[in-house]
Amino acid sequence: MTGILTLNAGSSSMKFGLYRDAADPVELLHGQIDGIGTAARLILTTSEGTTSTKVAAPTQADALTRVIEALAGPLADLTITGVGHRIVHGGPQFSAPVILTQDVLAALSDLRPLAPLHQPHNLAAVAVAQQAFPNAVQIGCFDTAFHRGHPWVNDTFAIPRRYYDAGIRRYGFHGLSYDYITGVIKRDHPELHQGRIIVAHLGNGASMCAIRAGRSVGSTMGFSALDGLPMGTRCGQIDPGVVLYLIEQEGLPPHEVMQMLYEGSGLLGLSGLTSDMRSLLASELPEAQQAIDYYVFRARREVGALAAVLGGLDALVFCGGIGENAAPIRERIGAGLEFLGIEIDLAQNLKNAGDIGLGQTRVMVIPTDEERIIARAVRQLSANRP
Ligand SMILES: Nc1ncnc2c1ncn2[C@@H]1O[C@H](COP(=O)(O)OP(=O)(O)O)[C@@H](O)[C@H]1O
Ligand SMILES: CC(=O)OP(=O)(O)O
Ligand SMILES: [Mg+2]
Repeated sequence: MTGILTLNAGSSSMKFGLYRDAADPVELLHGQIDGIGTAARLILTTSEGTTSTKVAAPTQADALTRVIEALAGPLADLTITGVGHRIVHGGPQFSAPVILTQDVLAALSDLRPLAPLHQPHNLAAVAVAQQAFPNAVQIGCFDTAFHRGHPWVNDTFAIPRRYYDAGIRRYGFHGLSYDYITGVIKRDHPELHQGRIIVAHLGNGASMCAIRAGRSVGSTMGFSALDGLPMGTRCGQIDPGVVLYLIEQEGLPPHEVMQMLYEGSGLLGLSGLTSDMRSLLASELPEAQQAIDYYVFRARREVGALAAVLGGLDALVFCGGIGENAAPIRERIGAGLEFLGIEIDLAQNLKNAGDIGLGQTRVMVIPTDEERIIARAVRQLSANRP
């Protein structure tokens, strides 16, 4: 039997899926290693249930080795013909999945400074997978691709034009997730597919996307995965004057500013406690509550902004670890959005699934599945290979 492996290497997690090769790949198992570098755990879900075990994974490369070890049993009956990778940044050049040749990998390596928490890990996973599966085709799927058709006004910054031509643009991310959610809406809610939808992907990284008739017309994330909503450790929208001030007046070296904005800000920076929404919700400390207040405030503000981009709203969809599991956060975001026809059904909201709205605008929770989009792309590209 032939199979497809998908790898989604994040800043502190490595998600993976194993599929039987078929016109629509059939999932055999999925899992993740989270807490890489701190307290790594392997969570594996098969048809027999879910297991969670502590593993030694100080680095992403170790995590991938642990994944391959964990797959030894299932891989005994399976020949991997394609490995699909989530690559966070595709720059202006890549707007569809590609076979990862040496030239493509070199171009993607140049984009590392644009996504320092992700791109290096994504590319390291490709190198390990090439060694482990030398006969498989390696395919890259880009978080930025879904947004490449953005209208120009949503693609540019108001800085001198030459920078746009040099690739300094508002790319947008989480595109694999938005692609998946758009597909679910088309399949399960066809009446909404032509409509105006905001998808809120609220995970450790977080963004929102304005979608009209199945296409991205705006996103809260921009050039890097820093912009827009506050995240676990990233700042979200910030006045660029703050960055200049820190460098010019406070004398902070740029790499320290970078580390602060990517790894020491967001929920962690505001609370001083943790980047983990579960822990913040469980905490009674005022700093934890204030971090949540800011998170909710910015999320509501971005829904308002994207609704204006769309000229109204037919549905708001929540996904990602927080979007799918944190009922109090959805309730609080919705509570300020009655003017957009949003009313959260408190009882339905606690179920973390399906329709959770009572108002004129649909509100839904849809679990996302970036891995499935990757597996489909691998299947399609492999099928079209000469
Ligand atoms: N039951 C829950 N309640 C609140 N937050 C949750 C829950 N489950 C997961 N989360 C939050 O989801 C976030 C991680 O989201 P996830 O999409 O898995 O991250 P990543 O971007 O790394 O893929 C963390 O902040 C975590 O606390
Ligand atoms: C782009 C991004 O923020 O990804 P993640 O949510 O995996 O951190
Ligand atoms: Mg994510």
